[in-house]
Amino acid sequence: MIKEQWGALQDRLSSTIGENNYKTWIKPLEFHGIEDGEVAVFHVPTNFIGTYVSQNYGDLLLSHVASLNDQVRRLQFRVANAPRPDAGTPRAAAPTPAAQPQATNGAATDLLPSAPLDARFTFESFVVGKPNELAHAAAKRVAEGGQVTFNPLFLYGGVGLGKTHLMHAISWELRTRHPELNVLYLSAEQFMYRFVQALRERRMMDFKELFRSVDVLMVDDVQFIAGKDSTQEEFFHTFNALVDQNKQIVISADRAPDEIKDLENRIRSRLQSGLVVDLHPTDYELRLGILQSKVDSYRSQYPALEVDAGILEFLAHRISTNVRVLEGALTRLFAFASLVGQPITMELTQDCLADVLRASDRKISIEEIQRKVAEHYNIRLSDLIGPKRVRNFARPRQVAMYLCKQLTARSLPEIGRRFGGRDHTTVMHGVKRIEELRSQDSQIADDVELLRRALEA
Ligand SMILES: Nc1ncnc2c1ncn2[C@@H]1O[C@H](COP(=O)(O)OP(=O)(O)OP(=O)(O)O)[C@@H](O)[C@H]1O
Repeated sequence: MIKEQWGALQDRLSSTIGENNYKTWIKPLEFHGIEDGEVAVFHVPTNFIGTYVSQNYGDLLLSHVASLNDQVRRLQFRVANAPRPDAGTPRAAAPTPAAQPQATNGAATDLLPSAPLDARFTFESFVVGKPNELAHAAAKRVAEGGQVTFNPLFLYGGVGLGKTHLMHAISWELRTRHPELNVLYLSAEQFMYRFVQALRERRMMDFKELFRSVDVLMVDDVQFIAGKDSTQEEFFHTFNALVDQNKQIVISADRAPDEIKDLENRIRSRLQSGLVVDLHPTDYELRLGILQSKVDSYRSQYPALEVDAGILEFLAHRISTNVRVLEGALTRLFAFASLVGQPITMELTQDCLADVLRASDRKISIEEIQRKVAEHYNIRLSDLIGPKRVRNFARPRQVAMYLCKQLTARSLPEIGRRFGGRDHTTVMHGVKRIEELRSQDSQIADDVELLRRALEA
């Protein structure tokens, strides 16, 4: 490609991306030449412009340039007079996958590509229930873009409860609604890796400039940086610089900020300064909803397979709170049934998922539940189990029965026997009552959730 062709190409780009974008981003580029037979090199006034163009127009530019010269595989944006980034390195060591233009586009940009997003992790595929409705609403709010109301949004929750799913969903939605925004999603581990890389290559200025130029920064699994002093320090500065510019930050972790050990206090308090929301362990209804939505998504893949509501209910009851395990079980069940060419019956389900069912058999005992509940309500164990029917004992007793039904595989008659020889209908009534109260009385809902967590911890 020669310089005149670049002029003509610029004109074409101007009509594709609009005059303003063209003036801001494409006009400042100066075509420098083709290097190594396949790299189209452009000079840019600042690294920031190089990064932005690479992230937002990289593919477009590459396809136009390649239409003029089909040898071109990559683009590189270099600040004029800056040394070649790979000067002195053997050719074979240079990254080349043409399918990942962002990662190979430029001198400084290799410090900043957003981590890949999973196409399945969207808001449409996220099932909302009581345990995650607040986190979902906050994520939706951030995904609308617009004015920053809480900064940062801090999402936390146990393993496999949908943190990453929500982060990706925010990122997808922002990219669709606001393609002009520079949205960067990465894990805390990747943040550290890029920081260390910048230090090693003496490119800290690039690193700082790049991270401070994003509009939305999303860092997954932030607990990873605990105890890593210089990474924390850099993260703190990045965080402050972005908040000062009123740029949105979204953070996820496996626990609340004040439960992350070895995290500097100033970072902890920064993380707490916006909106902190947690994803609670899934409840039965949410698990069932997720299973149903999964089954729907399997329709096209396995048109011949039907699954009874009873089997989904069984799985929602028996498999742990971790959605990943739940999804894995269903995937295995469908694959197995389709391979052996049999309908999905209860027998087949128990057979095929024997190990998962055994592993998630909660080892919580009735005694343990009774002890914890009595402690929680500050009553004596003998009163919890005993015959007195006063409200102060009766309600905690029902909570305990409910938890026994939910968290153990014990039958109603057996639970009745362990509660002072009560009839199974009394247990059933207690369980039903708590089920009702959970949606009407937030105190009971909180008590149950707290106890469940304490028991499952
Ligand atoms: N509410 C939900 N609706 C649909 N799918 C969900 C939901 N919650 C979790 N999942 C699915 O469960 C799996 C695990 O979720 P995800 O990876 O987001 O968990 P995580 O909280 O980030 O866990 P980890 O701490 O292990 O990183 C994913 O396949 C995700 O799509």
